[in-house]
Amino acid sequence: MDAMIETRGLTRRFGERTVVDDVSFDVPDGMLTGFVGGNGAGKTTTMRMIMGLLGISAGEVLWQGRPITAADRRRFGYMPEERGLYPKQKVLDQLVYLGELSGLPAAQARASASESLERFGLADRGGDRVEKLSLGNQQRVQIIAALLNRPQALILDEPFSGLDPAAVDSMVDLLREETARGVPVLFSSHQLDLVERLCDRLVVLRAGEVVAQGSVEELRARGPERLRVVTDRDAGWIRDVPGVHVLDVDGPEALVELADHDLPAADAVRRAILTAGLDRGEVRELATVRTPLSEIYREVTA
Ligand SMILES: Nc1ncnc2c1ncn2[C@@H]1O[C@H](COP(=O)(O)OP(=O)(O)OP(=O)(O)O)[C@@H](O)[C@H]1O
Repeated sequence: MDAMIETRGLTRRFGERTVVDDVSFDVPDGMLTGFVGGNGAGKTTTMRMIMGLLGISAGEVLWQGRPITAADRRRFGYMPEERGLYPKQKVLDQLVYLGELSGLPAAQARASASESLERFGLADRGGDRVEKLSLGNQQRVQIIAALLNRPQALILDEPFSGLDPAAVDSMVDLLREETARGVPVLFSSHQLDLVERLCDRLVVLRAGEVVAQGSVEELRARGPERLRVVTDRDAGWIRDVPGVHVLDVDGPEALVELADHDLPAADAVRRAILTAGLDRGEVRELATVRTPLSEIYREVTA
């Protein structure tokens, strides 16, 4: 796995406060990496340091294994948290201007912007002032701006916030196209269901520190295994099976966690549940349940 963007010991202090503290993670080539953490965890600060918009107190950012340069960053697409569009300027003019800032010749910027507007269903809005667009459409314009120069990496701060489901889907398609052509993408989000559905990897920040990183599956595997048990009568007996932590019993159904997720201990507990259940009647279901990301998140940030 090529790690295209790497942060190594990245640290940012504001006066006495350290808001990003020794943060090291990878954003690999061709992958969507989700960046999650509560309000004030330090996501925006980290992204701004990656983009060179904020000074680094300690640590470094690497691009393809060497310290990143200003020229590298010019070929990155960035969507800032504060959406930096000019309300009074016309949409297409604005995109051409931003395209030129990122190094494109005007004609090419215009062609690329028109094509993207078309794709996002905004072809007829190019002549409108930005302020006339809904917030979701302004956000589409912002992502178009970040993609104009065929960036070699994407750093997106909350690209999904405020988008309706259809716009989320277009954004998802777009990001997948970018990763398919090998671009590393880092995006922050508070929408964990979306992050779970979308990202290949995840970096979890809490109070300025990385508390977990890896695929959702890897994070899930670090926690206890969950089982759903369905019997033909009250499942309260499951409380007495050693090695089982009961989350919920509702009549014949139970949701439990295995205290020990290492094989063969977990296998033994699963067998014990089955045996105890069959001793009392039928066992209609005994299945592993995928722990939702929201709960994994709660555990790692607790
Ligand atoms: N210029 C600044 N001066 C002082 N403190 C700052 C500055 N910028 C950010 N901070 C502080 O750094 C911390 C991290 O903020 P940051 O915006 O990076 O968090 P975040 O994870 O992006 O949060 P959110 O999800 O709310 O956007 C916050 O406590 C914030 O108040």
